[in-house]
Amino acid sequence: MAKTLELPIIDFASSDRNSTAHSIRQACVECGFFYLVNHGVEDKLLQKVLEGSKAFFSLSLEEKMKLARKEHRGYTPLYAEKLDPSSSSRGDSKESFYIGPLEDIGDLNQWPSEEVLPSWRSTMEDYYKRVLNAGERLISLIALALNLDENFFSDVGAFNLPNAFLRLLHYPGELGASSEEIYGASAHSDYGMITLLATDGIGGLQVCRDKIKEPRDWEDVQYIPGAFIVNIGDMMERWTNCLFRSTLHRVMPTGQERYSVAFFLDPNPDCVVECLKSCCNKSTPPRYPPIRSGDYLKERLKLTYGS
Ligand SMILES: O=C(O)CCC(=O)C(=O)O
Ligand SMILES: [Fe+2]
Repeated sequence: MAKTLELPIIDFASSDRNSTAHSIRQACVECGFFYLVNHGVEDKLLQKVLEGSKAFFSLSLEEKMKLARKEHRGYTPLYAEKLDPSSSSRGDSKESFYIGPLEDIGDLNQWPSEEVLPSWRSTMEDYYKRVLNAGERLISLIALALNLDENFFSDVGAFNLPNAFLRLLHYPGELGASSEEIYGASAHSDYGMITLLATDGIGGLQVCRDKIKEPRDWEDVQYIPGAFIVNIGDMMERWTNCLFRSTLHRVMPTGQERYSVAFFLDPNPDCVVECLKSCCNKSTPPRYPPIRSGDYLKERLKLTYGS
């Protein structure tokens, strides 16, 4: 049995921004994961999103495949993705649906029709906008936590149409007998700045705080109703020269069906991710060269999906 991990809780309702920023810094340096409470996204809306997600994944495979992933938007069937390319499994045992930036010129998103799932699109758009708002507020606190101006990340163009993706996830309960290792989501770190995750309360999410130690020590992340689970992604790790940690995590099958909703907040594709001056010096030079966010993401997705 994995141990349960005690993650720090960050409260958005606190009026002391400096103290909140200090707590965020500590959480990001020590673990790269924390809970966010009082984030302003109503539980009622999340429940509607989870219901919508259930309704979508209950459609026939044929219906879902009409919206198969294109331009990183739409449906990915079971086993389409392998987050840990070194794992011997045939792919992760989950299906998902991606929704990309809403203000794209010529909206590249794919939507189920109103006849099939009435009001589905507006529920997802509403949730997307609200989580984006919470995420942007959180990023300005992260800037403060790094002793930067709170507008730093918008000033470098990260939010000039951020590359934010909402991803509905469904992990089936019954997987049938198999001789190979099965993961809901195999071990990985997220690619972007931050991820804000909500779940239906079913367990399975685990974190490995030390990716070098062998064998790996996996700890269970507990469910706190109404809280987002937030984690730092690889681009933020690059910006901070590994001061903030993009931590390995995975989802193990528990035998119970599970739904979750992840929101990946990534910078605008043209934003250059480059080691912050405050995070390097002569004795600690930058570990990574500057990179365009869009190029970095494309490379990572190619490894995950094979295209
Ligand atoms: O479903 C979850 O709890 C986590 C999903 C995840 O880590 C991901 O999609 O990157
Ligand atoms: Fe993840």
